[in-house]
Amino acid sequence: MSVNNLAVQLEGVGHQFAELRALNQINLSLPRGMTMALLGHNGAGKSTLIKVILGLLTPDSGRVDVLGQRLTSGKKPSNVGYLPENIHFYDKLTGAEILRYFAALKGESHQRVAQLIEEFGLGYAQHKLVKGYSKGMKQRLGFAQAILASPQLLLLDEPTVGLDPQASSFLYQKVAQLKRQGCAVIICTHELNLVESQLDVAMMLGRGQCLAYGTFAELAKASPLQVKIALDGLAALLVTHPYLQAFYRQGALHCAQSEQPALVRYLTTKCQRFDFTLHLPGLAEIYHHNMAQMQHCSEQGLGFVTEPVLQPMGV
Ligand SMILES: Nc1ncnc2c1ncn2[C@@H]1O[C@H](COP(=O)(O)OP(=O)(O)OP(=O)(O)O)[C@@H](O)[C@H]1O
Repeated sequence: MSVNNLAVQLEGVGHQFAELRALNQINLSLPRGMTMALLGHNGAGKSTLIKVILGLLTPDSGRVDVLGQRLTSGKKPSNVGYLPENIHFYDKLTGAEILRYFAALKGESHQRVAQLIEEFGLGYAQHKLVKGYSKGMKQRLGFAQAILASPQLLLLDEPTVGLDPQASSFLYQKVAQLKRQGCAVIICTHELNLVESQLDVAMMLGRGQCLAYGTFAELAKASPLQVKIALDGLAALLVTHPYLQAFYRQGALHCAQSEQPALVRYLTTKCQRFDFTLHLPGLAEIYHHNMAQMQHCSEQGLGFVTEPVLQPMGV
């Protein structure tokens, strides 16, 4: 893939805080128009990585390119929007005043501010002091601020914490709209179930290292997690079709992902059963598996997984 098509390219990025290796050999090639979920336990290095991409922190090793610009010490990339975790505004200003302030900084018009206020459903509260805004309203304001200048890269740090389901769904609708316009989006979150259907790729960080990277299908395929097949009347079926017994556990059939096509074929052709439900490993299960594996390696003194399950695209 051409470098111009990449929103973010990281090569061998590392950073040390005193004794702590917060980031270690991070590689990433994120194309424009793609959404990446950045996942990891508390202290995994997610916010540190976001700061590196924003040019707020210069890593002590590696190369960082954002929207085709090489970030050298102190250089901030342009065309990047950012919604920090727990956003705070000067609360003696109104919502409209805050957005106009950011618009002035970013060279955007009052018309654009009015458009966003309307789009984000903040019209009724635009002249109220932010002090009186709810968490969801502040988050909408923060998100409007982040996309004010139509960024080509958007970084969202825990964007849905404290939001009700409707507000979260609104936020993800906006993300999808921005993606269609070619904006790349990085979402740092612990809300795995919410982000699962939104991501194109995910990076899982553990203690500063990339444990896994890829599309959801690639991550699922690379994990040894099994597929579960649930169907009614299984006890009787096991008697008439002993072949299935090897797959039986806790009231359902379980098989490796590679065995799934053959088992499904057996059920439909030999057993004439079509009324089963397939449960593929979800993002949360894949995540927990990777974290447990990291913990296990650590306890065994094997060191962490040093290579991601999949190589970042284009690297
Ligand atoms: N300025 C700093 N000085 C020293 N250590 C730091 C600094 N910033 C972060 N760290 C440490 O680096 C590690 C990674 O922190 P980071 O904030 O990137 O984690 P995170 O994955 O964002 O965690 P969380 O999910 O809790 O927000 C942590 O151990 C943290 O204590």
